[in-house]
Amino acid sequence: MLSIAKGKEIVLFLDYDGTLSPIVEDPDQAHISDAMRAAVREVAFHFPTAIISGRQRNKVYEFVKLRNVYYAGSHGMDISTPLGSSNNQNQKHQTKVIGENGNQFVNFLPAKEYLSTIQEIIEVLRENIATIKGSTIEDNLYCISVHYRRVKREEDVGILKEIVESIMKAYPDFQISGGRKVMEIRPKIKWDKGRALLYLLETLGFDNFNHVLPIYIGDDKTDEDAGYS
Ligand SMILES: O=P(O)(O)OC[C@H]1O[C@H](O[C@H]2O[C@H](CO)[C@@H](O)[C@H](O)[C@H]2O)[C@H](O)[C@@H](O)[C@@H]1O
Repeated sequence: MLSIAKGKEIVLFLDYDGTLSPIVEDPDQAHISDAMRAAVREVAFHFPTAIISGRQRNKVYEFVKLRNVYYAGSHGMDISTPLGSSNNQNQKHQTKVIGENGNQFVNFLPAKEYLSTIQEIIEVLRENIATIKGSTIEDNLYCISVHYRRVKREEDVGILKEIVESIMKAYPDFQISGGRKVMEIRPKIKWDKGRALLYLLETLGFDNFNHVLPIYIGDDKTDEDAGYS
């Protein structure tokens, strides 16, 4: 490992759930510990560090609350980088935004056109899975999580999956993937955590692989996309 890193700048990519926070029953309670936050803060002082999560980007920031880290939410479909740090600005899907403190950012939103359909799907899912006790839907902005960790009856998990799969037949532009007791629904676009990793490397000027060693740490199915990038 050390020999691979020799003479190279390490850029670190981290997943959130199950990597920086423990897996818990209630997704809203997946807090990062103070020790883990301190470790990430410290590591980010030494190496450029980004968190790429399936959750809404803002939610991840609310948990982590570190300013020296880059954030990508919705499985990489919502990436924010400071204006000026960017090497590939004025690309398709980029929007300039001004943050609370007047700082400017470039947000990359490749699934923006799906926002209203995603809201429609959430409504349809909510109506149809209300009877499955323990199931919940998490609005991840550019994607949706249907959780079944708290569904106690095993047969209900099967019924839930059938209902979701049947509803999603009406939305051929969307795909369902699996995760840790969750069904992840997202637009069928050529974008995933791996492409988000490459976008961040390029945008932040770390795309010369002779000099850069990206490291990705994750625990779930969607994290594997980063391995193929
Ligand atoms: O990419 P990640 O940051 O790993 O996000 C993937 C999904 O993680 C969350 O769900 C998982 O963690 C929950 C809290 O521990 C757990 O209750 C759930 O069963 C797990 O699937 C998050 O809630 C999802 O929105 C993310 O897509």
